Amino acid sequence: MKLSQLTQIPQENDVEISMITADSRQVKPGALFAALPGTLADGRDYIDAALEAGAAAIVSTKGLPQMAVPYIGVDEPRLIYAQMAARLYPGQPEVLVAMTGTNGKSSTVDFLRQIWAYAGKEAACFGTLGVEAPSGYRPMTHTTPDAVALHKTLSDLADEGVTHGAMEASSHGLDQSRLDAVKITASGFSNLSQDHFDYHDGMEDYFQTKARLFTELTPADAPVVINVNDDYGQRLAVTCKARGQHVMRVGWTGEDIRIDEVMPRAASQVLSLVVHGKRYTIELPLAGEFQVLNAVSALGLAMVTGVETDVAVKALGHLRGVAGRMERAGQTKDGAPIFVDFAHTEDGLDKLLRSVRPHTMGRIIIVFGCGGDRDPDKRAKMGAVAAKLADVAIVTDDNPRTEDAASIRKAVLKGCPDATEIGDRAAAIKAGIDMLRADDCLVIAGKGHEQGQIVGKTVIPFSDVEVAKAALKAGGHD
Ligand SMILES: CC(=O)N[C@H]1[C@@H](OP(=O)(O)OP(=O)(O)OC[C@H]2O[C@@H](n3ccc(=O)[nH]c3=O)[C@H](O)[C@@H]2O)O[C@H](CO)[C@@H](O)[C@@H]1O[C@H](C)C(=O)N[C@@H](C)C(=O)N[C@H](CCC(=O)O)C(=O)O
Ligand SMILES: Nc1ncnc2c1ncn2[C@@H]1O[C@H](COP(=O)(O)OP(=O)(O)OP(=O)(O)O)[C@@H](O)[C@H]1O
Ligand SMILES: N[C@H](CCC[C@H](N)C(=O)O)C(=O)O
Ligand SMILES: [Mg+2]
Repeated sequence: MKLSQLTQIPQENDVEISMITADSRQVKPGALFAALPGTLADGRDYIDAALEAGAAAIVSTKGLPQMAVPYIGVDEPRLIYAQMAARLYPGQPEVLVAMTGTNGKSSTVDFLRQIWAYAGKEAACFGTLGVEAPSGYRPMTHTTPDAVALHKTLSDLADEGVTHGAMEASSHGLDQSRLDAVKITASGFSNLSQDHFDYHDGMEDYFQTKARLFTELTPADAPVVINVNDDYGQRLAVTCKARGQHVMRVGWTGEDIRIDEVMPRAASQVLSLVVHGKRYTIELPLAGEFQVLNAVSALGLAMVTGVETDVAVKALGHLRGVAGRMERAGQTKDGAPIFVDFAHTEDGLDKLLRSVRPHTMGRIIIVFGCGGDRDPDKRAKMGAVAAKLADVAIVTDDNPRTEDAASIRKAVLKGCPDATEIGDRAAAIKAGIDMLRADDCLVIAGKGHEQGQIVGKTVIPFSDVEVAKAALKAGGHD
């Protein structure tokens, strides 16, 4: 594609562009290199490297010196980068839903994909867990990938015949304009609580970044589905209404989809829902209150994208759990279950432990830690939640990355001084299993579906589910 076509800016020296990238290390001859100032590095420092690798054009901030190849300086290089990606890969599923919030995005997009599929649509979802499509599964690097990877994914899905797509919109992705050129049919909001304060400047900044999805990226005539049991959700609903949007309110107090009653069974929950005034009773084959909230958000999103209410509610009775979200990894010979979950925030841990309680007659034992190079302020707060809501807490490592693992554990232990400290995650899981008595329950939180422990810059293969299964076997529980 010609540079002028790609940028929609007339060019004196129009050149053919073979690819776009924001990473100088990916540049091939004929590439357009977008030199973006970042959080760790500055892409503008890599312009020479990109030119040496054969870059045919540079897009960046304004005011850089003239170059040997066409240089386009703009106020918002990340925006034009996303727009160029959409021009290079123009296809996308006709119906595209974006889901945001601190917790529940991955679960909700997967549930929505399952409801659409139940209703006979060619459906896919993508985010933290990778891409799940009728053609199969493929991994992805980020919850919301960089604009080029994102539009390539959307275009591939459209080529494969996917008509309904659901994607996660992370706050980093929204802040960095990764999805600014996506055509959104409907958006959803789950909740907002503290996370990523290493990146965002407090709750209000975090909220405004998430709100961009609704106030800037979702068209004013597109429907939005909002969990109104959340204070920020209520604020957002008012803002969207003022924009003239069709707002579907869901949750325990949702005017459109109201959760009236939840009756927990051993591994399922019977829901009584009131949908636009009509009562439905359905058995959700999943445990945990937070799964109910995600299921009703997905129900709302299915309804606003054309699935009949009766069909969408029926689909809830067939939902399969999402990998690493209250996933049952096994049980001891006395029947005490082990759940693996991705709770990695104060609110996530709170919801998780409250979700497990109605299904547990004995003690709840929790094994958890906090990630390195991530919001340090959440560590003691997560510790305090574990101290309050679990009976036994074991603090262990969860992706220390470039930080000292013992210091991270120490910060967590400030919130739960009575907890046991076992740095080695496999040993911590084994210790948790050894403590289990009949009627108890072990919860392993923080890594969910993850397949590695990140120490320094190295990813050591590690799966909570696999480690728990191996420990159960070694302990003679299978
Ligand atoms: C904080 C953050 O989101 N950073 C992402 C962002 O980095 P950045 O733009 O700040 O990049 P940088 O490292 O400062 O470099 C600036 C620019 O120089 C370029 N560069 C750098 C080095 C070089 O040799 N040549 C070169 O061209 C980089 O490609 C980049 O364009 O853009 C990079 C390229 O796309 C991402 O790899 C990087 O993800 C880092 C690794 C990351 O861990 N991100 C996480 C926190 C993230 O985004 N997570 C969210 C979800 C979190 C959740 O699920 O809760 C996500 O959507 O995945
Ligand atoms: N609606 C919810 N409210 C509160 N906590 C939730 C909710 N849904 C999920 N959680 C908790 O958060 C964890 C992560 O859930 P999920 O992966 O669906 O969220 P996410 O928003 O995609 O997270 P990430 O930002 O890491 O991509 C779950 O394992 C669970 O412990
Ligand atoms: N995807 C999120 C959650 C990771 C959860 C936990 N395992 C950690 O490493 O902090 C992040 O990168 O912040
Ligand atoms: Mg996710």
